[in-house]
Amino acid sequence: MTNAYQQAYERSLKDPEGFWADAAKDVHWIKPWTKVLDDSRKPFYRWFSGGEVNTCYNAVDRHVEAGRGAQAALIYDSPVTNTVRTTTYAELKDQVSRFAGVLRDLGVGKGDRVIVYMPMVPEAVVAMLACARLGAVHSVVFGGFASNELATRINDALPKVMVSASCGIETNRVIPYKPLLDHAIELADHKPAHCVILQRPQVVADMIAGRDVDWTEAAAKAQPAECVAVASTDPLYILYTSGTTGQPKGVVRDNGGHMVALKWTMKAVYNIEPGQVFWAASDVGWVVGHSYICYAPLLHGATSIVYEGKPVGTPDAGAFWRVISQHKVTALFTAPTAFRAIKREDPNGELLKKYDLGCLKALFLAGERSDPDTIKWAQSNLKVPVVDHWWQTETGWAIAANCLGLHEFPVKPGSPTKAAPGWDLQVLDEGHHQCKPGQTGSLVVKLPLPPGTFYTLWNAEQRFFDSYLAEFPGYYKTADAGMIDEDGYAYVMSRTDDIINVAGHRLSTGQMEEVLASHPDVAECAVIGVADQLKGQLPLGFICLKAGVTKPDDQILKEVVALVRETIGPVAAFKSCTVVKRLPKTRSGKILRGTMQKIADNKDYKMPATIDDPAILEEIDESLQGIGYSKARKEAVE
Ligand SMILES: CCC(=O)SCCNC(=O)CCNC(=O)[C@H](O)C(C)(C)COP(=O)(O)OP(=O)(O)OC[C@H]1O[C@@H](n2cnc3c(N)ncnc32)[C@H](O)[C@@H]1OP(=O)(O)O
Repeated sequence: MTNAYQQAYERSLKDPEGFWADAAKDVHWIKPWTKVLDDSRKPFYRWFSGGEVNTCYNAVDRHVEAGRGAQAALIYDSPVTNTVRTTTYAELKDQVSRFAGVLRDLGVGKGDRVIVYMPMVPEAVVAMLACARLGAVHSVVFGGFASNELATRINDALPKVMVSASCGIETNRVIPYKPLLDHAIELADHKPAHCVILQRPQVVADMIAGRDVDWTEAAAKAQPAECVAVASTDPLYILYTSGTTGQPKGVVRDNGGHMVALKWTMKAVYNIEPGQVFWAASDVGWVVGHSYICYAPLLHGATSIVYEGKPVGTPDAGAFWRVISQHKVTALFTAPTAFRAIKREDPNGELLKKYDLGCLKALFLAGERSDPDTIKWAQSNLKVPVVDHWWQTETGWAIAANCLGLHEFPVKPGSPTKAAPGWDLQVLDEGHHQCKPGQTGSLVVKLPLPPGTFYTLWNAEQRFFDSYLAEFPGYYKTADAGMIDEDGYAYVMSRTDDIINVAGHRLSTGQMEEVLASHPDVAECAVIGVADQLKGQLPLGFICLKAGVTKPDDQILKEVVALVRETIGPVAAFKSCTVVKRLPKTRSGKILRGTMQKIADNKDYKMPATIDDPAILEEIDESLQGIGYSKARKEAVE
C-alpha cells in the first residue's frame, strides 16, 4: 500500500503536467493556460504559458466574493508598540485596492517596479498585494540592510516608486528608516520618481516636497483600483539574495505557477485548512515572509500573523507562546535560531506553562540547518510534530519536508525528511555520477523545477544559467552539499560556495571581503563563517595591513567593523575581526578559508597538500586564540 505522499511524489515526477494542472484548479484563472509546462526553451522552463491571472484577486477579492469577507486575513501583533490589530479580508480588499489606486496615481502600471523597504507592519503586505493588483513587480528589501545595499537594488530594479515607513522598531530601539532611504536614493544612479511614506507615531519623517507622499493622506483620497490581468508567466516579484559578490541576485517569481504551488503547499506541506491561523515568524524581507506571511496563507483563505517582535526580549522568552495562545495559531514556522534564543533564556520551558497551546498542531523550522538539540527541545516542550524543512530563496517553497498534509513520516533529527512532490532531488559526485545512499555529494534537482520556483535572475539570464544550471547540465545546483539515506531521507550538510547562514540570514563572505578590502589600510583579507551556539554561524574577518600603516590595530579593527555595518547593514552581524601578518594560501594563491574555518571551530583538519607555507596556519591559530577562538576557546569551554 502506498501512502498519499508516495502517490503524489511519483505522479508529480511521472506526470508533472497532470499533477500541477490538477492543483491549478484551486485558483482562479482569467484565461486558462495553453501549455502547463512550456519546455520550448530548455533549460529555461515556464509554467502555465498562455494563461492570465491576478495574484491579488486570488489572495484577497476571491475570498470576499466567496463569503470570507468578515474573516481575519491578517493579525498584526506588535509587542514593541503594544498593538494587536485584525484586518478582515473585506478590509484588506479595501486597503489594498486603495493603495493600488495611490500607486496608479503615481504612474505605476503593469511591469513597473516598486521597492518596498518596510518594517513588520501590515502595510508592507498591503503594498505587496497592491503591486500584484496592478501587475507591477515588487521588490521587498529587508529593513536590516544599509543604504548601500538598498541603492544596489534600486540600480538593478529601476523602481518608479519606493514604499517605506518613518521607522522600524528593534526590541526597544527606534530605527528611523527615512534617512536610510534618502541616503540610498542619493547613492543610487537611478532616482525613483516618488516615495510613499507610512508615518508612524514613534518618528515623523521629514518629507521631500514633490517627491514624497504621505501614505495615509494619499490612501484617503485615492480611488480603489481593480485587478489587472497579467500573463501567468509575468513577474510578480524580485527578491534579492546574496550572491558570491557584492552584486546581489534578483530572484524572479512568476504569477501563475507561484499561486498554484503556494496554495497547494498550505494543505500538502503544512496541513492547514482555510480559516485556520498560520504564523510564519519571519520578516516580509525574506522569502519566508513573501511565501508564508503574505502569499500562501492568503491564497488559501487562512489567517496570517504579522509579528513585529522578537522571540526573546519582547518582553520575554514566552512571547511566541503568548502569540500562539492569544491568536489560536494552528502552525508556527520559524528559524531554529529563534528556538535556540528561547531555549537559552528558558531552558526548562517554564514560560510555556503559563499558556494554553492546545491550538498548535505543528512547528515548522527552516532557514538554516536545524540542530538535533533544538528539535528535541521543541518536541519535548511543545508535544507536536516538529518539521524541519529545507528550501531556499530561489525555490520559494520546500524542496524537502515532512509533508504533514500527505503523510507524516517519523522524524530523523538532522534531516528535513524527504523530497517534496515536484522535486526530483538527487546527489551527484564530482564526476556528475549519482551517489549511493549515504554518500555525500552535491544536492541537485533534475529539471524542470516545479512551479513557484524562480525562472531567471532579474536582468541576468546568463548569470542565472552560469550560477545554477551550467555545472550540472540538466539539473539545478542547490549549492548545498548533503546526502540521501537508504530510506530516502535527505540531509543537508553545508554550502559549496561562500554563503554563510547567520541567524537564518543568508550572507556572502565574499561580499564582506569586498567591504574589508575597500578600507585604505587593508592589503588583503578573508572572511569565514564560524560556528555559533545561538546564531548558527557568525562571520569572522582576517585582515593583513598594508606596509607602513602606523594606526593602532584596534582602531583599524573598529573601523572595519563599522564599515561592514554601514555598507551591508546590522544584519551582517560582523563584529569579530583580527589582524594577521599573512593569509594561508595554496601555491596558486587561493586562500585556504576552509582550513581556517576548521581551526576556528576546533575541528580536525589535514594539512592541505598544496599549501604554500604551513607555518602560516600556526600564526592563524595563535591569532584566533587571541580573540577567543580555536584551541584556547576549546580549553575554556571544557
Ligand atoms: C527557507 C528560506 C530562507 O532561508 S528565508 C530566511 C529565513 N530566515 C528568517 O526568517 C530569519 C530568522 N531570524 C530572525 O528572525 C532573527 O534573527 C531573530 C532570531 C528573531 C533574532 O533577531 P535579532 O536579535 O534582531 O538578531 P539578528 O541577527 O537578526 O539581527 C542582527 C542585527 O540586525 C538588526 N536588525 C534585525 N532586523 C532588523 C530590521 N528589520 N531593521 C533594522 N535592523 C534590524 C538587529 O537589531 C541586530 O542589530 P544589533 O547588531 O544588535 O545592533
